[in-house]
Amino acid sequence: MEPRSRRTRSGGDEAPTEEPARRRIEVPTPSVVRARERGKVAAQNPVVLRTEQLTKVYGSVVAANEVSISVHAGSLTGIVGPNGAGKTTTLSMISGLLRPSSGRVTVGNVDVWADGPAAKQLIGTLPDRLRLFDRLTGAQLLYYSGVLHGVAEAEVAARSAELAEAFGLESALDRLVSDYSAGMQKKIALACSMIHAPEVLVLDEPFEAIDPVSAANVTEILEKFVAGGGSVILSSHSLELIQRVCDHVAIIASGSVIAQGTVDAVRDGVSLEERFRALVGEGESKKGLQWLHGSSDSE
Ligand SMILES: Nc1ncnc2c1ncn2[C@@H]1O[C@H](COP(=O)(O)OP(=O)(O)OP(=O)(O)O)[C@@H](O)[C@H]1O
Repeated sequence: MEPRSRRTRSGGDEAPTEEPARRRIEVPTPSVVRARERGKVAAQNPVVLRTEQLTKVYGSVVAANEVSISVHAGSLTGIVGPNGAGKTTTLSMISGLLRPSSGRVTVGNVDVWADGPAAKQLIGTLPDRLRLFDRLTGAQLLYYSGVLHGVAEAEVAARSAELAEAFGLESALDRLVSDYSAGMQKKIALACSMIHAPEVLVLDEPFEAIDPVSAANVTEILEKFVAGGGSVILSSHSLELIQRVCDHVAIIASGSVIAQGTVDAVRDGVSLEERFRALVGEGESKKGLQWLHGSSDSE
């Protein structure tokens, strides 16, 4: 198509001067801007998920120590902490997979540990260390995830197709899940966690093993979910991702919550990573490993 030329003032006898067509560039709103706006709104919403003094003790190890976290409706809340801090333990107790030593978890008015079946209708879970029924195809896994949550078969079929498209798994649905890559397994598990349209998603490391394009997709799916009134609590080791995508955050160290609130309140004018390092400790520079640092035994 010819580029559009501007008509001359003198009536058009002069040769028109060529000018490149002006295109309107759509600048998408970055996730971080949406997250900050959402944080202000969600903070005013009622709390849908609440843990009260949630504790898990393994012998002499206190894996979670009186963890009290609130997740507001419409919030994407991140949970961060060093290795072994108690993130998986906490998320597993929230989703009804690991019985607490003491404390309470409620979703809406449902006590997760007093009424498991009702809670599981409200919660969608992506557990740590995916243990999928991987001798099923992706389509079968979605089917059973849906019907076992009481979704009608026709609805499961429709939702499966939409989820497969959203996660880019359409061409893989008829293959065994055991043959999926790590990222594909994560995506089918995420899709399964959503098929019964839960109110709250509890996701342990949902972005782990997922490529950058798929991560952007997953972010978009989660943002749409919370925009529709759902709530998400997710763990990640990427503080940059949590700062960019989440509106609220809880920092856990040695089993205890040491900071929580909106991302802006917690980071308090510095990056979340700087705040995290200040709270959790930079870690003293370690001595040792001299043998690894280039000194030759023969010297
Ligand atoms: N089944 C278990 N038996 C004994 N100790 C356990 C068990 N599961 C977890 N722990 C301990 O509880 C603590 C918290 O573990 P958890 O897996 O919750 O940490 P995390 O924050 O998820 O760590 P990571 O970031 O490495 O995944 C750790 O000290 C861990 O060794």
